Amino acid sequence: MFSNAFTDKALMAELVAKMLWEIKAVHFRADEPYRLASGMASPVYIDCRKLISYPRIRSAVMDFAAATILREAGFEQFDVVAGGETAGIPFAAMLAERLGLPMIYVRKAPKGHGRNAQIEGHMPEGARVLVIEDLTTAGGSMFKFIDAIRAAGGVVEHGIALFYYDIFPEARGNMKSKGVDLHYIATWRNVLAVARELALFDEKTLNEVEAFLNAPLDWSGRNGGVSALAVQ
Ligand SMILES: O=P(O)(O)OC[C@H]1O[C@H](OP(=O)(O)OP(=O)(O)O)[C@H](O)[C@@H]1O
Ligand SMILES: O=C(O)c1cc(=O)[nH]c(=O)[nH]1
Repeated sequence: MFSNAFTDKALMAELVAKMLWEIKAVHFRADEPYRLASGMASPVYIDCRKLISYPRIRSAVMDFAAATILREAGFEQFDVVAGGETAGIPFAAMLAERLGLPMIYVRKAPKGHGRNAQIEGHMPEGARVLVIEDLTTAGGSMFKFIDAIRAAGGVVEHGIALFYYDIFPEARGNMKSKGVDLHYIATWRNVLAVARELALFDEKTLNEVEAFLNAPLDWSGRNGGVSALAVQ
């Protein structure tokens, strides 16, 4: 079960940002941009998948996720925890364990053979489902998982991303308009604050990262990625 110590929100954000740096999950590559799930080109990439390989870190992060959800959504609001393929799946397993709830996972698309299922595991009709992702950038992936759960009869009013880019002002609004509250532990603001405090990026790199985060679609368009997000 979860820890009953409810760590302060700002401290959880700072600690997760420090963990991401400690395990070298924060990447910068402006000359050969990363391609993101949304089709954007980006000079930065955060690999939250690495969290699962560090037992002390993953345990603390899952305590933080449980505390965030219990504090912001409530203690008795969910029947099932759902992980999004692939990176959300291990975190869903750990969070479901923490909260004493059943777990399911959602494929990006129906499997294509066998039962052709998109949702794996048992989801009772009308179940209140908490969706968890390792990371949310523009929100398209979270939306796809939520749409699939709703189409299969589940009720989704909350999603949690361990890390949220928080660079598209409209992303949280989009979620809200679809009836979903997006919860998260840390954002780029926290990661950059740690970088500054511990001098982990030189000044030039910091400026470039900030230029991207302040105008991501312009940066993307100039570097071979999409310059507008698909309508969600
Ligand atoms: O908010 P978005 O703009 O949709 O981007 C975030 C998505 O990108 C990553 O998944 P990815 O598609 O790389 O697949 P994976 O989980 O299988 O690694 C991440 O796990 C989110 O699902
Ligand atoms: O938007 C994405 O696809 C994305 C960004 C990022 O920093 N890390 C990741 O795993 N995916």
